[in-house]
Amino acid sequence: MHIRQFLQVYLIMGSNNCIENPLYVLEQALAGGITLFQFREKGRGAKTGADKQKLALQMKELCRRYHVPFLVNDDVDLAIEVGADGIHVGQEDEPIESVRRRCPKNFIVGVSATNVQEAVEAGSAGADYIGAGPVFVTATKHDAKTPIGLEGLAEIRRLIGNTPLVAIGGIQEKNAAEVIKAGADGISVISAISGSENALTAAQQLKHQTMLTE
Ligand SMILES: Cc1ncc(COP(=O)(O)OP(=O)(O)O)c(N)n1
Ligand SMILES: Cc1ncsc1CCOP(=O)(O)O
Ligand SMILES: [Mg+2]
Repeated sequence: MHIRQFLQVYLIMGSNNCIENPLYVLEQALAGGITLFQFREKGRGAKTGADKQKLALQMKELCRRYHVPFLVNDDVDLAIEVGADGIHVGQEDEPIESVRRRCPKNFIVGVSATNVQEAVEAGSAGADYIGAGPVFVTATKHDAKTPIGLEGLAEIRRLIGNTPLVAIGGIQEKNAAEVIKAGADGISVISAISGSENALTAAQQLKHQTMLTE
């Protein structure tokens, strides 16, 4: 499968985002049809060291069972250590050139963009996909930039050619279809799944929305 297809419903999550056990939430989301997962262990009380590595390995094994690629946020060393399928880095993280030098050849490397210029540069630098946003207001990332809106997303789509594109930030069931219409190949969400009462149905409903415009 090509990375573009894996972007359809991309769950990002760490233990801080979950009301319930993160492994339970992840398994529910996998059963509900998420197509890609990013382990993002951040914020107050986030696991570090051996505890973080243990959770990463458990999550990777769960993802393997569902044939869903497992990516790590920011932490390139951890991604290599646990044998992840890839890494996601932002504008303030390790540069893609350096990531490529020390990761396995077939590693998926995703790069964040908060505007057109960053998106074009990430595409030229060889990102496997671009995570563009925030598209809408989000309460999940405290240092998020100003939302780019659907217009900003559509402009990025126009200017990055064929590079796979996933939208992020404030995406929920009610706006997911619009995001796909604006040109994203998929949606990435944190709270819409990990903060929901039922991660399985939340994933199913989001997936359904991404298919409405096909
Ligand atoms: C798919 C995807 N897109 C964007 C981001 C944000 O990355 P970054 O700007 O580095 O912020 P943090 O997530 O590290 O706080 C992402 N993680 N995933
Ligand atoms: C990690 C990240 N990067 C840009 S917005 C965001 C948070 C997305 O979380 P939510 O889906 O809950 O708005
Ligand atoms: Mg980052």
